[in-house]
Amino acid sequence: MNAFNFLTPPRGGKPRKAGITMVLDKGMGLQAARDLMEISSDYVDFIKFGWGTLPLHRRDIVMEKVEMYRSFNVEAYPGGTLFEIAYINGMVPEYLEEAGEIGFKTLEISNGTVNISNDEKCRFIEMAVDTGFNVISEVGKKDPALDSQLDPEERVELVSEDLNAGASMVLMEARESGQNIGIYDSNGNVKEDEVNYLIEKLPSDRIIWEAPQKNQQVYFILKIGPDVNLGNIPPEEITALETIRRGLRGDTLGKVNL
Ligand SMILES: C=C(OP(=O)(O)O)C(=O)O
Ligand SMILES: O=S([O-])[O-]
Repeated sequence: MNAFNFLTPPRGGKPRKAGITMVLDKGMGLQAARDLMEISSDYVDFIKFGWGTLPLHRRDIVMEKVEMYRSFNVEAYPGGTLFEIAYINGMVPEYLEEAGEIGFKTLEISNGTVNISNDEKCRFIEMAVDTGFNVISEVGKKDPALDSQLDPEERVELVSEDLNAGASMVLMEARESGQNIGIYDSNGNVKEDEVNYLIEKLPSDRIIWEAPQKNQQVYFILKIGPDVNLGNIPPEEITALETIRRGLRGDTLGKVNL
């Protein structure tokens, strides 16, 4: 039983269909990650090994981490950038094989940095799904100058192409920083007009909003509700985010309904 459990409403448990939290792991050690899961795994659904961090870590430790996360019902997966690196090396089949051998069941397919047309990206989504992976795709560019050329109508179209190709969910790109990209301005503030349009047009249960900063998390929880899907959460913010979802922090106290 949790401490002071009578002071918080419950929230849907895992496996969740809504209120998904995706955390960014940029190289935590096995023990630190296990400690974190012991105290907060109930509040995490996916954990992404960020961008190209994986080839810098011992394979056996990565395998153990994937298994350890899964023992807490948390699915780990490699960042989309690693797929893009495999792509430019002409090694996507090898990438899929290694991912399977390491124990990943979910993959991220993106074209955030490397020039891959959305048609081609969709073929890789299909390929990964056919190979047996759950695919989360990502829409957006990591270079702010390129990303700003994507208007909201185009983003909606790209999301629907990815979903039609078999992606189970689509991430709205905001990188680790959450600044000057997608729906955030250079201070990390939400661009309301764009977000309103996207919220109206997109199937919210299939979207994960990357929201690394607290003000962004609060914004989406107040706007869409505590069951909004949020991603790129820093590991040290897992519990803090859950308090915001539950109205256990001043920003949302008395303002959320679970
Ligand atoms: C989160 C990032 O990359 P990826 O989605 O590839 O992990 C990033 O580069 O900030
Ligand atoms: O590399 S991804 O985040 O597009």
